[in-house]
Amino acid sequence: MDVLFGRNKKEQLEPVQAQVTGRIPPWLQGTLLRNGPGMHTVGDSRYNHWFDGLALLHSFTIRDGEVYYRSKYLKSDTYNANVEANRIVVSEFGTMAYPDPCKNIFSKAFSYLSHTIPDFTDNCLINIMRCGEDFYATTETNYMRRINPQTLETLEKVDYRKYVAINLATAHPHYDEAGNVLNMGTSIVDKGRTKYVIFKIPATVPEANRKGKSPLKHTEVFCSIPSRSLLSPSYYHSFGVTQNYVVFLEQPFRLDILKMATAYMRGVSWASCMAFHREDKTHIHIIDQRTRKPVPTRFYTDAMVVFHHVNAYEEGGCIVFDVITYKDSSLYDLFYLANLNQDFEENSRLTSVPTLRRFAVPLHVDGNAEVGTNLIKVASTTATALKERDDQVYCQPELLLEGLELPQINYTHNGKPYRYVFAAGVQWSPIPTQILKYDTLTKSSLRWGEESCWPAEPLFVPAPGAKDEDDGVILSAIVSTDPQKLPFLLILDAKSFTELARASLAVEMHLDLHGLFIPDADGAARNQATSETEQAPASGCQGPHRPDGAGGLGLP
Ligand SMILES: CC1=C(/C=C/C(C)=C/C=C/C(C)=C/C=O)C(C)(C)CCC1
Ligand SMILES: [Fe+2]
Repeated sequence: MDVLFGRNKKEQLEPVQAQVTGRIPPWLQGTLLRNGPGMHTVGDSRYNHWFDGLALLHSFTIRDGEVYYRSKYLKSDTYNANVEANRIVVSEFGTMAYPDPCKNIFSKAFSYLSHTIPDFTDNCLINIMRCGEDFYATTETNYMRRINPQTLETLEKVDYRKYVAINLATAHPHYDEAGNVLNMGTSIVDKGRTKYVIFKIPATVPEANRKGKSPLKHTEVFCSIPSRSLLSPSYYHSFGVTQNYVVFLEQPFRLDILKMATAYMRGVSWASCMAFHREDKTHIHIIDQRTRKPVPTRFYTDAMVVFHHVNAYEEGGCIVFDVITYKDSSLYDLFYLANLNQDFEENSRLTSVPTLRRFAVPLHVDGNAEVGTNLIKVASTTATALKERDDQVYCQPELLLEGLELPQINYTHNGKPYRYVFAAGVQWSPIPTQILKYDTLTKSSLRWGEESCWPAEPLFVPAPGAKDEDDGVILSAIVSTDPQKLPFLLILDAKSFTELARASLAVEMHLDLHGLFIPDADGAARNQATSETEQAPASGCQGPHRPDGAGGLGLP
């Protein structure tokens, strides 16, 4: 397990060519760009949690049947400050750190008086976001770092707060067909009104306004939802969209703002300021994108924890949405590095199995319907929504499949009816041992797995001119714990789930979290793919979005 979690990974600064076996489809040209934690110790200090690790970007450039790999640490302010001090000096999710070495209670109290909640980290380790022609490494704080998607060089630090009043934001934005970004964040310190904010970042800026301006300057608040509790807003990792609605789950896994305000002084981590309240409900907010207002009916379900929304769509007067659910928040506890050691198998047993569930929410609630009536009339799901007194509707999901995480879909079907879920298969531990394709229609699944192989999130890339939803390939970076087996990029045929090719690399590859595929639409990336170019292009490597999706697909 040391190979997976313990060791700091070495950067691969120069592109290295992989050993390809099998045949990569000739149409598959572009760069798979991914993010995840790669360094968990600095000097003699160590992080407590896997999500604390310093962001290591890596990329697989696929060109004419060959694969080139490189990796680079995100040179965030956090990374630079840690390296300079030769110890951890910036707090992360599971580790509270102090810039000065005197950690006695008086100095902490003094620092506390000077800044209640210290500035959050810019160690953007979770995902990559595309915004117009720019690419950003993202996490869940108010910071992002622009990066050069070809060279993996770190560019400017972006503070969301300059554009929209939020302190936290998800690392799972949605994109519409034009590439506009829709994301959500939480405002915890804006005039005492804790709220969830849905905001839109345009993909492009009108020519007249451009003059080197980032589309971020044109960020627009779409809708704000007041938090049910001013001092303990929900924690959420993603949200869902349909063509006309947004689905937001205000779950009883909450941040305690008072605890956060005293965490620095008490020497405890941000993670310790989050708690699951199993006695509470999960409130389902449906926001109409046309009116920019929440649907007034009060929909709720039992207490649960959701990190990843899979997809959502409208059908027969309902919103159907699929999510990976847990019965509590124990997942985050399993990623403490103290558990991910030799006794990995014992320490990281899932106590709450990640389960794909389908919910259905009625868009029109018949005022005359009797209490207890199931308002769902769609035949395709057994999910129910029971009318209750006082304009409340209790939703009960349909269980689709157990043991999966890191879900992906063919993104052209995002917000629309769809059939296939691609995901990492998890068994006893939260670390995936398989990748799978689940057919929501036949309720059957196909799986890929290999001895001592630990796969990353599978990304779907559609074939040009694809007709079926699963016409394309699956890309997944596989880390191996067998010293005889090199890590590799796996390319599966998405229809049959059989291996088309693998590209093995003699590098130290890390287990990553999320990323995206940047297709070579115009060949711009191809010229730079294998040579170290330090300057970020003013306009990126992404070709224009094509309505058929072929130009801008593979987005997570
Ligand atoms: C630093 C920081 C945070 C970081 C959270 C992170 C880094 C979460 C990562 C989650 C992942 C990787 C989930 C995968 O399913 C919070 C709690 C938002 C709040 C305050 C500061
Ligand atoms: Fe995620």
